[in-house]
Amino acid sequence: MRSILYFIKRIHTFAGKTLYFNLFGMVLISLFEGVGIFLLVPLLSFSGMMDVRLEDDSPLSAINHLFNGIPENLSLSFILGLYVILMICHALFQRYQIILNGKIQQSFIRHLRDETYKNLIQANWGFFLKKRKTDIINSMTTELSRVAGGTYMFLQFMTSLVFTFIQIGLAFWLSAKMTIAVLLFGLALIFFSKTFIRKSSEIGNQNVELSKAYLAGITDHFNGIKDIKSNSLELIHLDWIQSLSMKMEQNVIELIRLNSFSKLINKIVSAFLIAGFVFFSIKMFQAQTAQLMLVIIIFSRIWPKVSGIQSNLEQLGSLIPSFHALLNLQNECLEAKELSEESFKNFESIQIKYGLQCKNVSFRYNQHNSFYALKDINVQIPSNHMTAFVGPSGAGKSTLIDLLMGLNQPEDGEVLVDGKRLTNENIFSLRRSISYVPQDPFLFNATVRDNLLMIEPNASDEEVWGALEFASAAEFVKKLPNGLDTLIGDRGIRLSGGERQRIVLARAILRKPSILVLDEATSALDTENERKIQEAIEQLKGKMTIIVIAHRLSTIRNADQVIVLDKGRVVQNGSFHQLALDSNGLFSLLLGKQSEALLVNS
Ligand SMILES: Nc1ncnc2c1ncn2[C@@H]1O[C@H](COP(=O)(O)OP(=O)(O)OP(=O)(O)O)[C@@H](O)[C@H]1O
Repeated sequence: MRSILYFIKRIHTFAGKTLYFNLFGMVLISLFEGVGIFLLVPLLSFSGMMDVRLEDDSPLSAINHLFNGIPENLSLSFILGLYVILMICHALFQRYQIILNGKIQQSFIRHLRDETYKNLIQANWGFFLKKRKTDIINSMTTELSRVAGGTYMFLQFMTSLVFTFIQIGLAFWLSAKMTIAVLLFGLALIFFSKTFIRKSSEIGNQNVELSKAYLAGITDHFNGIKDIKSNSLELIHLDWIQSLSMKMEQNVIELIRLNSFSKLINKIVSAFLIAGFVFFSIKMFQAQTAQLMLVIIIFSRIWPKVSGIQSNLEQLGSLIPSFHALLNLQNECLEAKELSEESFKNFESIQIKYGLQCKNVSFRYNQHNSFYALKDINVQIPSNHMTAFVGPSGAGKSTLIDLLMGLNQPEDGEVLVDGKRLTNENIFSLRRSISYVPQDPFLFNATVRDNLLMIEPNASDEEVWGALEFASAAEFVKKLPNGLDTLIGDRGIRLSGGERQRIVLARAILRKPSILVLDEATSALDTENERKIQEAIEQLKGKMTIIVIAHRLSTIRNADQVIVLDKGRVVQNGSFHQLALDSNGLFSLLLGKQSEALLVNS
């Protein structure tokens, strides 16, 4: 229940004034409907269909008196005309209210979507390292649409609630005793419904977990479809989906069972209620026919709404976990927030004069684990030179680059940019000055041109082609069906690995960065293209700071400095030739292995 109240509070904070407008509309609609029912008495009385005898002090006789001044031959038409006008007003207001509800629902969802996305995009890299990507996608899609459903449910719940209160008020006016009797039954039902709401919320929690597992699994499977096919793992994955689907099905059926059971109880209780109510009204309260008829009509209209309220509350209960999933995600993002939106815009790139430096840097991915990905790192990366990081897999090369780019912060020691400690103050200026080309280059499902301009929107066609030439990509881009305007598919899937790497390299160069970081950026290229790119990168020496991670050691032959990492520590540092001559060092061991491999393969 507390969660539902929190949800209501959030909608209230967001919609505020509009919500009260909406509430006012609901009151009017309920009043029109209520007054419409009251018109039944004079209608029946004037039409002669029913002999309506009323006591003078009863509220109904006051309504009847209103029509006394009207000539008898006109009164029927007058009442019917009034009824039509009331119903038209009712219908008009109802339409207005439906639109308003839609607006509140949609803008609340837009607000949640934008806010969550903004918080996500402003979270630091550490947050994304900890979080499963598919959990984020699940929150932004499935959970968000469940919250949209919940908002609609909430507005319906409000409508039913207002309607019920107004109708109860009218019934109270007609007969306080009869109304109190009905309300006592109603209260007992509301108390009883608490268990249902709690149970629904539990099922909702399971729903969130199941849809996270589903999305994560499906994404993994289709990302790895080549592995599945080539290793004939279809059956294992089919078993997985079947068992998860079964759980999802059972979960939903359990919710349906729960909702329908509470509806069943409601129906049975209502039958008893109506029978008991009519019995007591006639036997104990000596109700007048007209009064009894109206109270029955009113309550027969309220009752579905009351069970609607209960079912809304149950459904809200089952949707609240989705709302919580979104809020938790937002809170986690806020805890991991790097900088505000304004600050993001205000950073200018910097020109590195002297270089970057790591001073006694240590880093762990998990503070509860004794394993250090990097330990006591001391390195100097001079500006406008080429520095290469090498080492066996898992040595800590990518982790070190992430620290240099300010994506992760050292646990001990410091990263310096031109002698100044890397902090929130200069981290974004540094990143603006960097172009990073990762191992697995990312391209958007857009044209080649759009993918390039994303990083430098004002670049001219000449600059774009210049960057493509640099990355040895111009030739194949010209041959694409629409040249620069060719769509390259989801994640650049319509291009080969090497072609994708070359486009991403061109994109990096287009930015004219002060620091170019190449993390295994040419690993997918053939020897010919790799040689061309190496020559091009050679020409950049002296113009920008180049940091390279390379497995193929032949590619860093001309680096000014080679830093060898092993098990999170720097084990060697020097020029390629110096290190190659140190026959006891790890570098010559790695070099030897690669030469052997080359000989074996040739
Ligand atoms: N997100 C992470 N969470 C926990 N541990 C990590 C994470 N990323 C890397 N590690 C661990 O940190 C160590 C250094 O990893 P890193 O990716 O920096 O190595 P690398 O030298 O770049 O390896 P490779 O050449 O295979 O890319 C490894 O032991 C790795 O398992």
